[in-house]
Amino acid sequence: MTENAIEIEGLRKTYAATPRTEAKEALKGIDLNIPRGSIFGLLGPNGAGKSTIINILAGLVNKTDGRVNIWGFDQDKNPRQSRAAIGIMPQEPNLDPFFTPRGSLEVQAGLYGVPKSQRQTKEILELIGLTDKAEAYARSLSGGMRRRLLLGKALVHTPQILVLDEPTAGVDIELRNMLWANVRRLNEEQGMTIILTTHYLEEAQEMCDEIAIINHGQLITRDTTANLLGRLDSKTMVITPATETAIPDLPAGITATTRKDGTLAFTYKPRETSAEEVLAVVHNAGIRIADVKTEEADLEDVFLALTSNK
Ligand SMILES: Nc1ncnc2c1ncn2[C@@H]1O[C@H](COP(=O)(O)OP(=O)(O)OP(=O)(O)O)[C@@H](O)[C@H]1O
Repeated sequence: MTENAIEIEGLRKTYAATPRTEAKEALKGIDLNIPRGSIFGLLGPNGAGKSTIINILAGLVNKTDGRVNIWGFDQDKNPRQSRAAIGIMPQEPNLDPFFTPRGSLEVQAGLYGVPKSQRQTKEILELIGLTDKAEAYARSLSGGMRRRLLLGKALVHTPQILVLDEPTAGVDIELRNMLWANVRRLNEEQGMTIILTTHYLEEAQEMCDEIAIINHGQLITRDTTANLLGRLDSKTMVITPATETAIPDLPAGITATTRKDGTLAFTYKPRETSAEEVLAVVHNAGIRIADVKTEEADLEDVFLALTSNK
């Protein structure tokens, strides 16, 4: 049995030309394995191909070429089993306005062939915090409640893999926190593999064990979040001088700029230069320090470094 929740090999997708649009090669041969039990982030700028990958996983878009294996099942040979292993929370709320949350969950469970005795409707309503809205029409639910209901619908067949497509785009902080708390719980308590796409790098940094960066239909990189951040090997020490000061003479390996607020920002590579050496430069120049802080590279820096000029 493979250790991967998802195995993607040589995945290609070309959307056919229409009278109004040219053919579009959205995926140009993607190889990607996603380990079981991970929280995995799929990052990329608009139009990179993230939704295309997710829609192929969901069985909503037909691939042009390549192999997709979901939870050990080849998508082409075992379409039913591979679909059953995955639950998708889509970007757009696609709820029937005349269904209640309980009704929506029951219908969805029916679509997946979950027998009545095995349905988890009550537990799911509780998980998504909609127990007291169970009988309300979907059209009377707030935007946040609808999003939660979408998460619930993705869970009716207790999939091993949960895919969240831009789950927190445009949602408020309270709902975002609730969604993440739920997702973490599903991952920790049930070992559910979580795959998410997000534009918010901070969110990916905070949530994901591993990250794949996609651009123009190609995989740019895939690594643990910690390694990705480590790759930049850059740190900045920001010194607030006690009195206004110019930048002192600097040894090789340290660069500095004066920021608008009068602080001095020293940038160095921690693998080559220690914080102590930076402080010694400041000290030897006779600069008195009122305050000091350090800034680490974040995912945004990595992302820009990898996707610019490509
Ligand atoms: N149904 C379609 N027909 C033709 N072209 C499409 C179709 N769907 C997507 N595309 C094109 O394929 C490319 C990849 O789109 P995709 O939606 O997968 O990107 P994305 O990374 O999910 O972007 P976003 O973050 O904006 O959702 C884009 O150039 C897009 O215009």
